[in-house]
Amino acid sequence: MPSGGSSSSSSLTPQVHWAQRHRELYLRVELSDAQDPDIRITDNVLHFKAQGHGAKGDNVYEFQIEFLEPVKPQEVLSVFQEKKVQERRCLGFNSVEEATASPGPFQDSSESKTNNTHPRLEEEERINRINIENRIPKDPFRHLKRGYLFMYNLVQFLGFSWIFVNMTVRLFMLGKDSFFDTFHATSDMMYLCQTLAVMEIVNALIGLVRAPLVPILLQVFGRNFILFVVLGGVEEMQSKAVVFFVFYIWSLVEIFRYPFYMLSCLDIEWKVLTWIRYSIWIPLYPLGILAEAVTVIQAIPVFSNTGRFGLTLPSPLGFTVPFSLVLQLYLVALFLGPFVNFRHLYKQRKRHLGPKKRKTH
Ligand SMILES: CCCCCCCCCCCCC[C@@H](O)CC(=O)SCCNC(=O)CCNC(=O)[C@H](O)C(C)(C)COP(=O)(O)OP(=O)(O)OC[C@H]1O[C@@H](n2cnc3c(N)ncnc32)[C@H](O)[C@@H]1OP(=O)(O)O
Repeated sequence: MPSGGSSSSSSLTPQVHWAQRHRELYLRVELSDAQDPDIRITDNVLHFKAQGHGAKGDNVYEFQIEFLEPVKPQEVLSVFQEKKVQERRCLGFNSVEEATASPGPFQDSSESKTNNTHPRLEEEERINRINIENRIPKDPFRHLKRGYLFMYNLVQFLGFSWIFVNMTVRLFMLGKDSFFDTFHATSDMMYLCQTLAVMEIVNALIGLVRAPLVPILLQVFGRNFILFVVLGGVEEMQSKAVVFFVFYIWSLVEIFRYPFYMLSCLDIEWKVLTWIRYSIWIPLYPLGILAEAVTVIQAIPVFSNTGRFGLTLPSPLGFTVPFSLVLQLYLVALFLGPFVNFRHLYKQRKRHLGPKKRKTH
């Protein structure tokens, strides 16, 4: 590890950025138009001297850095580069402590010009990435957080897969008859999954995931209103065929969304899955809204007849607000609310599937 640097009185010290990852050291010297830089390693000290344009104009710039760990000069791998940064050229190189790379002097800038630009660009990106990584303080709980998120996503994936497979098998075995007892066959698992889904609000609230709160609130409360109140509240609603479509669409979306999150917890991206996660909502969201709207429309007369969940206001008002009125208002919200989520999912789709922006210096 470098311990610091010094320079002779006649020369200036350039700005030097330092980064380290495992056995690799990266040094970036803020100097443009450097003429014949003299770079040597003697007695475990790196000597740098060059005429160039630095923070104090055209001058001779010089520094030495002593490595705390032994570095054998002949085993120091040098990648000496020129980099255009905002129309100024900077010098950068890396070294490997105790490396087994073949011996060789530092390449000078003219040599590096003849190199294929791709490895150089890659190397620059790597240095930048490491610089950024080194500046961001590491969260000591990140493994715990990821572990929790992974487990949460796994449980949801298994739950929704169970619902989806159960419904598919029953559809093949019973045909259309399976539509009418979907609720009885799968509601326990759906209750469990949708109760757990409340954790998605908590996750966003405590900053465990970088997701805006409003779409999640609409999603979780919207679904849970249908499941726990509209379907769970009156038995008559539970044997409607529309339940099949609502549950099938919900579970179909989730068997792709949760594995996508599981992989993202492991920093793995599977392009096909990313594409499905950010595309499947395009046909399924409108279909899901339609199925939920049909459910609410069918529920209005049922709740009117039973008077269930009617809210009697205290005197002097003293009248009862029928739940069917709440359902009618919900129907309006059901056509407005999804636009927030469409917009959010469309933006996320563009971010994940759109053309990648390259940083230009
Ligand atoms: C308050 C009362 C309101 C009552 C009013 C009711 C109005 C009703 C209107 C709405 C009704 C909704 C009806 C709904 O039931 C319809 C259907 O579901 S139909 C079926 C189709 N549906 C879908 O396709 C939606 C599926 N659901 C979602 O996509 C999410 O729930 C949604 C909130 C819409 C979006 O999710 P999110 O905001 O999390 O976006 P991302 O997935 O892109 O995630 C953002 C970043 O966070 C990371 N993340 C998120 N969650 C996790 C996790 N569990 N584990 C790990 N990482 C997670 C994710 O990776 C993203 O990171 P990055 O951007 O860095 O990639």
